[in-house]
Amino acid sequence: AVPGRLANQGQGKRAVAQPLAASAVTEAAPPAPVVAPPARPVDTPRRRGGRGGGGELVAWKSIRQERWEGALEVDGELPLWLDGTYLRNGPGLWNLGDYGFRHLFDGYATLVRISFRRGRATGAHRQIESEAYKAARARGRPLLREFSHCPAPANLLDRLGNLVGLVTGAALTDNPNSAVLPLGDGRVMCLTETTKSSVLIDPDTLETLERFRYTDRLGGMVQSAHPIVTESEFLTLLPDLARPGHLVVRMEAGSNERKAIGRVDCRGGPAPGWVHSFPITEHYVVVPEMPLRYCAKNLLRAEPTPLYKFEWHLESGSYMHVMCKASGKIVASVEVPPFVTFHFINAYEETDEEGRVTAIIADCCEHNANTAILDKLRLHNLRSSAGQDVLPDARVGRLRIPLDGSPFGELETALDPEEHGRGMDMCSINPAHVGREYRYAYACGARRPCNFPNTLTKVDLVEKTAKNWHEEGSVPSEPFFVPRPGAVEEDDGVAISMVSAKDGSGYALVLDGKTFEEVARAKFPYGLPYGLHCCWVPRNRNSK
Ligand SMILES: CC1=C(/C=C/C(C)=C/C=C/C(C)=C/C=C/C=C(C)/C=C/C=O)C(C)(C)CCC1
Ligand SMILES: [Fe+2]
Repeated sequence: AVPGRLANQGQGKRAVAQPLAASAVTEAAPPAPVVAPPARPVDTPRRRGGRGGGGELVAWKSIRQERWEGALEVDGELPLWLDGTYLRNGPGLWNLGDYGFRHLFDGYATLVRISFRRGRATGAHRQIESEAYKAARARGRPLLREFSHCPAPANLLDRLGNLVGLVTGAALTDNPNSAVLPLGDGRVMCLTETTKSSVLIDPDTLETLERFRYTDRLGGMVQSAHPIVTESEFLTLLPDLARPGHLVVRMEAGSNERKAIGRVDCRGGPAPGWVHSFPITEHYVVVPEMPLRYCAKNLLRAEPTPLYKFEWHLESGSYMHVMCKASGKIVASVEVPPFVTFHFINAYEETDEEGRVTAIIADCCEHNANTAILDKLRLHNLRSSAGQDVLPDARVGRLRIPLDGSPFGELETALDPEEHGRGMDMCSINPAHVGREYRYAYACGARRPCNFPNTLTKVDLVEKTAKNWHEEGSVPSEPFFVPRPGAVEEDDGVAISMVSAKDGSGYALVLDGKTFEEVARAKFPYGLPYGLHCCWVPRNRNSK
């Protein structure tokens, strides 16, 4: 990375890369070449966004420039073994001219990169050039259906067009603002829940390369936002809204062709449960079916409903299904107490003394079977309720799915939620433990009063305790665990989180995986909006 490169700044020679004026984005020329490096990457902190203007935190303000890259100032000592690139994806742009999105999840995808090498750090951000984003920039308003946004039909013809667009998928967004993951073959994918949102990006330049085209005929307009990717495969779920169920699919590393492993028929409700993520174990894929279900009717509406494209069907029951990865056979399908989760933490196989698998344990960030969190994540709420204790409670929910044919599973709280302030979401674990027994999870928790998760927490599921990091007024994003190469202990590594601070600044925080103490922070010269999910690309998988 070239130090201090600034792009799409408009005319100013030393324009500040800060998330303030939404109009700066719409006024910006189409993706400009990266301009010559200024002596200093950006202006001084005097110009930082902070709580200026509407008294809002920088976390909930749109990013201003298309892109920036430069050297980062480091406080503390970055471990010399930390050699690679941290990438974060998320909805960083909610405003276009006079238009403002309503919900956190609507925003256009902004990628953030921090590359670590020999104790130094360089950083960058860049907008993902989805068709939805380009069209919205050209027209000054969104044209496609986002998480909550539904473009209003102007007339009957529009209405008909909308209907056709929904049947064909053309009306749905391709804005890939949720996850970023390195595929087994070295390509890096960003995506959200519409199948057409899968896109390949360059982890060095953050350039949008091309849409990821699935070459199979499996179809499906929606997918899980969190495929499970290993060096050899990519596993995901394709919800079937017409015949309620899920197709469990596998794609080999290096291929663009998904192949069906099997199908799970839903047990209850008029539609499949919303599957934002799902867990796997060594031999099984776990398919959740919660009472919060997709709703085709809501998809067609011109106005958002209280639960957006979803509906709450408590009467339909909640279920967990387990499919054998090798055969596609369903080995368990049990009813469980109602639950609401977006992010599974991990799952593993429980065995008896003879080594026989007796049950599947699946842990998730569970919102006490309450969908209220979705409403709290409306931007107006986030911007207006800072300091109020309105964040709904969440916990580590532990589901136990017996494999002995019994019809019921269990759901319990894995540790006292007071340990993490009754906030729990945006989690990561040591990747070597995915699908296997594990002890530690890193996530965002809460220090009350708060309206959004405002701590980083390391949860010990054996001792049933948590260690918490907090800085008043800061909004940290998902702490992503990076193991130290050669490490033996599960928590030997660091957790990296991007923090949007109260004073409008932004930095990558590196916490020791064991002690959860701060090791270093790499400071951006401007504040960044909140972001969702991250990944780590080690140097040897990187081109430079
Ligand atoms: C646009 C359409 C859809 C899109 C769905 C999307 C973009 C879903 C994204 C969901 C995310 C980012 C969920 C994250 C949850 C995080 C939480 C609860 C964090 C809590 C913190 O405490 C469909 C709905 C797929 C339908 C088609 C149209
Ligand atoms: Fe997610």
